Amino acid sequence: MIEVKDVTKKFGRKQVLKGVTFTAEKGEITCLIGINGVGKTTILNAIMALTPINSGQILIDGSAINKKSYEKITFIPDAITMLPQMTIGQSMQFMQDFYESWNQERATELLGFFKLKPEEKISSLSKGNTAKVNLLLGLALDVDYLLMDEPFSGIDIFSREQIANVFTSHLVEDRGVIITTHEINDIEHLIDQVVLLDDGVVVKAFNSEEVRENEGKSVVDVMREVYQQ
Ligand SMILES: Nc1ncnc2c1ncn2[C@@H]1O[C@H](COP(=O)(O)OP(=O)(O)OP(=O)(O)O)[C@@H](O)[C@H]1O
Repeated sequence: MIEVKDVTKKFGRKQVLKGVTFTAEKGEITCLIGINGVGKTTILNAIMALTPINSGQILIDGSAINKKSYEKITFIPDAITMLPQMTIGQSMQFMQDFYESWNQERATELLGFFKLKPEEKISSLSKGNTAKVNLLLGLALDVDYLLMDEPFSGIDIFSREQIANVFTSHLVEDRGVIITTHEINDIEHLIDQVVLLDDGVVVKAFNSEEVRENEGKSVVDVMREVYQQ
């Protein structure tokens, strides 16, 4: 389990996180939702200890992030980090050389799943295919937790559908996933836990299935109640 406890973060004089608390379980997809600039990426960076926090605590399976936890968690940023002149195949090779947790079998399966060609250059990929390669490089690692920053942002409907399908496949398996988004519409059915952020805090956290069953409300219904009051 990932536990984010009362985390605060300031950039200069700007207080971005004012005491953020939520948990994300293994085997579930947790979605951080909030408008641009609310601090979603900052939270993912804080979980990875890529940015220092001012106060609060973040635990991964009960421990503060350390060398060992980097073997069980990966961060898939919203832009690809591979060099543009590399091919998809070379990017995969780079990851294999660099990470012990690289799972070549899963990587090959993901290549087929996303219908990507290893000889294609990163620089010549469409936005949708770039997002898929980015996801492939993260999902092919044998880690327990995957953090994904806006995996659906700015890409066409068909790529979005294909990416959505990977979440319900065995390729994600029983891992814990945290994704960020500011638009929920076509991924609502994938999400287990929803964390709504506003003005530096969690304004509501809920299980989407429970709210649907008990209150007959969709995630968008709840978002309307929270954000438009
Ligand atoms: N390194 C930094 N230095 C100064 N300010 C920063 C830095 N990183 C983020 N911020 C500010 O912190 C706030 C939150 O940024 P963050 O990227 O976490 O938001 P977000 O919710 O992920 O937004 P988006 O949906 O646009 O990606 C923004 O106002 C941003 O300008």
